[in-house]
Amino acid sequence: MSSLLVIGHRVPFKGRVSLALVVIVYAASALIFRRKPSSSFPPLVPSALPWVGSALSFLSNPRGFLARCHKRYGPVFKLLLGGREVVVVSSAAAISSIYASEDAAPHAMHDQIFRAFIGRSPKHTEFNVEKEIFPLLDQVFSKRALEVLTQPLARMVFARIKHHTRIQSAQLSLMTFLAEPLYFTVNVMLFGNGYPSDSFDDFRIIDESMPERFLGSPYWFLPSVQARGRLLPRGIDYVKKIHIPENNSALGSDFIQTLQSNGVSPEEAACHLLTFTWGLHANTQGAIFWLFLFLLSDPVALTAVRDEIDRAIEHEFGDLHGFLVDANLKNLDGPYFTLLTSAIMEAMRLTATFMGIRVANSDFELRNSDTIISVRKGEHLLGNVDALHMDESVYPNSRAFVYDRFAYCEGKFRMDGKPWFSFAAGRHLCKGRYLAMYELKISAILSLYLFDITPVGGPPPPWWPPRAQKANLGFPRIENIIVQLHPRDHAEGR
Ligand code: HEM
Repeated sequence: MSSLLVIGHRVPFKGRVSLALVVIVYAASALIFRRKPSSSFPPLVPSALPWVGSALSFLSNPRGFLARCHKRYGPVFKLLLGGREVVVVSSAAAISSIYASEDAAPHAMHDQIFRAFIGRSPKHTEFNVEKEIFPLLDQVFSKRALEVLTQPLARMVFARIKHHTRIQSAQLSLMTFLAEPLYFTVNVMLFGNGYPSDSFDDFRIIDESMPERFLGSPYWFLPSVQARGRLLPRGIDYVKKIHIPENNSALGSDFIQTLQSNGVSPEEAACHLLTFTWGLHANTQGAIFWLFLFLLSDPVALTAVRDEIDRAIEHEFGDLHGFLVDANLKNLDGPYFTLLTSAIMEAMRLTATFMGIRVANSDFELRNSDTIISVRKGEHLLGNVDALHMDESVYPNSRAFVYDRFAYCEGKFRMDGKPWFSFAAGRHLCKGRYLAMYELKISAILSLYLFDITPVGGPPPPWWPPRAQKANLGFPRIENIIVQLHPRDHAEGR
């Protein structure tokens, strides 16, 4: 552009030739790339710190910071985050096309989680998780395979919580009450009896430190290092004994064999498996925890969802025993649990709004409402799912938990054109979505049917929106909540 500004001055002949050339080249490129935005688009969010850019504001409160930028700069803007410019988009079309695109790959997600969970980089092998392990996940987590695999899950979860029905009243951590039975049973189901499935407390300690580990911020590392020190040798032991026939597992042996046939040592294979278990459990734990926080703060929602569960168990399944036998994927994904499904989707609409940063592996064009953004190879991209889930024109009263907002789905987990990205979309649609929905429903049904659950210490504080935003890696983190459990009349002494 600056070359064209010299046109009004006297220019020597040689200069005039080169100027003409510049004009021709400029005109030609303007024609070829006529949809290319000017360099001021997308606008770059200003920041005082060179290289670091907006990283501190972004990491300390990603939602709040993105919301402020969205308000100020509109639906497309750029952030400088630790030396890289990240293009942030907020329309459903743009976010869908990032998820769908072959050109925008998640940036070595497994390796990053490995580094955070294990505390070092994976050792170099030819092995690529997405290429080798994802096809296995597609098989094991397909709806059809899960129909069979999850048959005993409701009974196993019940076996894990029924001792609470024999005690008049108990106080315990809400997270442990909801998530431990799922952690244990899903591990047994996928990895067999040889897996250290009783490691919930260590898993939680490590998970608590994951955002700081992932983002490289300071944290109190000793408890999580000790927890990992206990978990890792047990994982290695499991891998070494994987060939024992009693270790019959739906995923564990294939997972380990795939790694070992790619030259990965047993120690390293155990690290990959433990990294995978973080993805398997952490988000489901966040989802069930937040579902209950919303229900416990909303008596109308709690009563409506519980009434639906009582009705279904007593009228459709006969009794709890009938439910435990028939709690298959199909029966839970249907009209008996319309309000429960809606409440889960609504809790996730508000809290599961994360997307990993993508890297463009070639030049391509991204459609964002009525603009086209030219993305260049190597550029980073981020979908602002939160902005979309909070769009008042799509979700009126968008900041509130409206438990029956998705009741039109009639129990099925479906979007009907609504922008709902809690399980991602397109080719990166979450591979564990059917399992996660099933786990969430089993846990909610059994907990609400069997127990009255009240937060200890009087009426609950407003948990939503979380006041002190901690850095998070997925669901918003808040302090643990202690609840009082009372077995309901039909549950006592089971
Ligand atoms: C409520 C629980 C869960 C939520 C909210 C959730 C959400 C998501 C989201 C948003 C993504 C896309 C991330 C991105 O590409 O940036 C994703 C991907 C993925 N999820 Fe989940 N997830 C959940 C449970 C699970 C479970 C139980 C598994 C079981 C293994 C799982 C396995 C995966 C895998 C393998 C991917 C990568 C897919 C790909 O890149 O093609 N997720 N999940």
